[in-house]
Amino acid sequence: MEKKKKDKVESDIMTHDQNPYEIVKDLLKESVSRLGLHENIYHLLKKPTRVFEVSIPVRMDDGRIENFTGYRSQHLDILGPTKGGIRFHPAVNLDEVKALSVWMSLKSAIIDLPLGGGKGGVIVDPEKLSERELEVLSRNYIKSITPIIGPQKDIPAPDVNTNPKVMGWMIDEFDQLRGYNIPGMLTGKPVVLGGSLGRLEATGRGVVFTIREACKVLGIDLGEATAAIQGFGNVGSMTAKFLHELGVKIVAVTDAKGGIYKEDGLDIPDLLAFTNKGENYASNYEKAEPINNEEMFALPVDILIPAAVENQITKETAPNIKAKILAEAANGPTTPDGDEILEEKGIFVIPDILCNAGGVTVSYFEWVQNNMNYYWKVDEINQQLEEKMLAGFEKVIKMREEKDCRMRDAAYMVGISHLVKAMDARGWIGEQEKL
Ligand SMILES: NC(=O)C1=CN([C@@H]2O[C@H](COP(=O)(O)OP(=O)(O)OC[C@H]3O[C@@H](n4cnc5c(N)ncnc54)[C@H](O)[C@@H]3O)[C@@H](O)[C@H]2O)C=CC1
Ligand SMILES: O=C(O)CCC(=O)C(=O)O
Repeated sequence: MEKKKKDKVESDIMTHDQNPYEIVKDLLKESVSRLGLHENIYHLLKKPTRVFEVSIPVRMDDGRIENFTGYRSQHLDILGPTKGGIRFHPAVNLDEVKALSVWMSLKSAIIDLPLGGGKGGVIVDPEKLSERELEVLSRNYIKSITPIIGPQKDIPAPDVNTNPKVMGWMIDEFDQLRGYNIPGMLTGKPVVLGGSLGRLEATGRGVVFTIREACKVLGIDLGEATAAIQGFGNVGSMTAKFLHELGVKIVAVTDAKGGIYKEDGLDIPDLLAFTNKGENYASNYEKAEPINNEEMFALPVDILIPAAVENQITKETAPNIKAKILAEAANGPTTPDGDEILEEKGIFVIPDILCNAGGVTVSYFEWVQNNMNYYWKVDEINQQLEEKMLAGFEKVIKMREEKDCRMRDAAYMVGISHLVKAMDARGWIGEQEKL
C-alpha cells in the first residue's frame, strides 16, 4: 500500500515538460520532420519494442519481505543487441526508463556502434539498504530479467547508484543460473571478471573529449577555462579528473547532499583522494566553502557540466546560467523550456546523446573483448574511444551546419539518419519514408 502510494506520487508530479519520455518523443518528432522524413519514421521510433516490469522480493535484515519494482526497456535492436545501464533510484519510473532506452539507441547510432538501446531501473533508495540487502536486490533483479537479457540479446551496465561491485553480483547470479561463465552478458564489471580497462573512466573521459572539441569551435583556451560540475559520482568525478589534467580550473562541485566552491580552483586530486576514502565532501571537506546546486548553476564559469540526473536545467535555473558551454554528462539534464533559454542566450550545448556516449563506447569494447576472450591494453582502448568520440562530434557539427540548427537537433538527426539506414536495409520502410 505504502509502495503504491510512492509510485503514484512520482508519476503524478511529472508534467509533460518534465517527463523524459514525452520530451524524447517531441524531439524525435521534430527531428524526423526536419530531416524531411515521413512521419511513419517517428511512429517506428517512438515506442520501445519491449518493456518488462518485474517484482523483486527481498528479505530485509529485520525479516520483512519488501517487494521492489524494477523495469527493463528494450527500445530498438536493429543495429545489434540492445544495451544500456541499470539505475537504482527512488525516482525511477517506467517513462524514465523508456526515455533512457531511446537515448541509448540514438547514442549508439551517433557513435556507429553495432548496438541498440536498452535501459533498466529499480525503484529503491540504495542508501536505505544494508550491503546484504543491496546484494540480494541486485541478484534478484538480474534473475527476474534473465529471460530477456544475454550477450546477443540485451546487455546491461552500470548507471546511477550501480557500479562494478553491483555488476559483479549480477554476473555471478546470471552465470550460476546459466551454469557457465558468460562475461559478455553485462559490461562495467570488475576487470578480474572480464571488465575492460578504462571503462570506469570512459564516460568522463568521453565528456572531456567533447568539451575539448567544443572549446576548439568556440576558440576557448582550456588552460584558461573555468568549470563547475553537478554530480560527483562516477561521471562527474572522472570528468573533473580529466578536465583538471587539461588545466581547467574547477571552481565548484555539487551533489545530492550539497556542494563545495573555491574561487582559485579545487584541488581535484586531493578531493578525489578524500572521496575515495568514503568521506562525504559536501559536509566534511574543509578546504573549500559550501555551495548549493542553484548557486553553482549561476557561477560565472566557462563550462557547466550537469552530471547527475534529469530536469536540472529548467526555466528556473537556466536564466542564471553564465557558462559558454553546457556539457550534458548526465542523461536528460535539460527540460524543453530550459533548452529554449539556453538557445536565447547562445550557450553551446553538447547534448547528452553525444556528450556521455563514451561509457557505452568502452562498454562495447568490453563486450568485443569478452566475445574474443582477448584483452587490450588501456592505451589502445583510450585511443579508440577518442577516435569514436571525435567522429561522433564531427558528424553532429556537420549536421548542425547543414541544417542550421541547435546541437541537440543535429545530434538527434545524425542518430535518426543512421537508424533509418538500418530500417531501410532490413526492408522496414518503403520509398515514401526514405531520405
Ligand atoms: N555511469 C556511466 O557510465 C554513465 C552515466 N551516465 C549518466 O550520468 C549521470 C550520472 O551517472 P553516474 O555518475 O554513473 O551515477 P552515480 O550514482 O555514480 O553518481 C550520481 C551523482 O549525482 C548526484 N545526484 C543525484 N541526484 C542529484 C540531485 N538531485 N542534485 C544534485 N546531484 C544529484 C549524486 O549525489 C552523485 O554524486 C546519469 O544521468 C547517468 O545516466 C551517462 C552515460 C554513462
Ligand atoms: O555502458 C553502457 O552500456 C551503458 C551506459 C549508459 O547507461 C548510458 O550511456 O546512459
